[in-house]
Amino acid sequence: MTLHVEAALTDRDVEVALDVADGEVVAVLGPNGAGKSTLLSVVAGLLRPDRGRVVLDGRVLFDDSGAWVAPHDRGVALLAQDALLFPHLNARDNVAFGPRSAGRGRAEARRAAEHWLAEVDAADLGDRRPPELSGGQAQRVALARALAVEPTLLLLDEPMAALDVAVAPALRQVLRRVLAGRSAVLVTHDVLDPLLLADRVVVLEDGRVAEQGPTSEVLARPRSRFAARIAGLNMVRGRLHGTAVTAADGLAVEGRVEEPGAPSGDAVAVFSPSAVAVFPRPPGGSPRNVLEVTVTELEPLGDRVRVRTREQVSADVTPSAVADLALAPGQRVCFVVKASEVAVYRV
Ligand SMILES: Nc1ncnc2c1ncn2[C@@H]1O[C@H](COP(=O)(O)OP(=O)(O)OP(=O)(O)O)[C@@H](O)[C@H]1O
Repeated sequence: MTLHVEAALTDRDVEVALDVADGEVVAVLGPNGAGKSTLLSVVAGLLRPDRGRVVLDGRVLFDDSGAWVAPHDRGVALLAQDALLFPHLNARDNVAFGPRSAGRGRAEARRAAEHWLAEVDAADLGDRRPPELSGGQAQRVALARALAVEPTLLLLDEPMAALDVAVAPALRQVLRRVLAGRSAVLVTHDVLDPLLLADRVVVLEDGRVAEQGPTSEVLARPRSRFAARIAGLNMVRGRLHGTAVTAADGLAVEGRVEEPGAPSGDAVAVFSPSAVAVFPRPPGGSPRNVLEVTVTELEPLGDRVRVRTREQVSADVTPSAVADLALAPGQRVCFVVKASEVAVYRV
């Protein structure tokens, strides 16, 4: 499977191009109104561009010579922010609807529905009707419904946006499992989604592609305003032991593990530079994280100064703190952050 999209929509001032390789998950990021939903709608066939070309797996879905494949014939499934389940059907029949429409027999469609419900950890929800499902449960059933049509390409439009922060991690974990090896385009606002779910990031700004590349590169060296803003978070990647993530260079950060699961494995600890306090030497008797780091750069950032370090973690402090601590490149200092301010995710 490969996807190639070029699309210009004059009245929306959107002109974008996107490629998705086989088995690749591409996260599309960008501020409100950047054109993310427009791009998904073009691929799904819900919107016809003024100019362009959409080719999925060698099949032209749209082009300037008049080619047009209807949405239901595209081999594309869209998971929106809201589950949009049929309210009069139970979860199993919602999921079986796609296979039934594709001509499968009742028993076979039911088996497919049971299979996909189990894949999204919703095997026990088959008999429930949508009003009896929580937001997170409904979204998992909607994901099963999208997968049950066995789409060539899965489109996800901010699938976690309408969920409570408390239930989003469970869906993210399911997505991580079902997206592995699949081709998908994931629209999101959330920095964790590309980090945990995507191979590549495309940043849209003002209807144009502002930058794109492998997730780790874009977040490590952001060139667009938007990527810089989200990439401002500290992320320590390493091995999880209990509630601590230890990086290859020995830096260890204790945090709140956001999802249930195995006590060890690869993980990332995420915390904001504004949650970090800077000390000249380790403060005594503190149960908090104390990270010994070497200052490499002091960058003015509005009314704060971002203290960057060789260990790739940053702290935002006031200019007076910079003066009090006489901070300068090359200096060894201690970054202190409460474990409660650090979110730990398995990757
Ligand atoms: N139905 C519509 N009719 C006309 N213009 C629209 C319509 N929907 C969106 N637009 C415009 O198209 C541009 C891209 O919007 P789009 O909804 O694709 O952005 P987005 O990145 O998905 O934003 P958000 O994060 O807010 O969902 C914006 O200028 C927007 O005002």
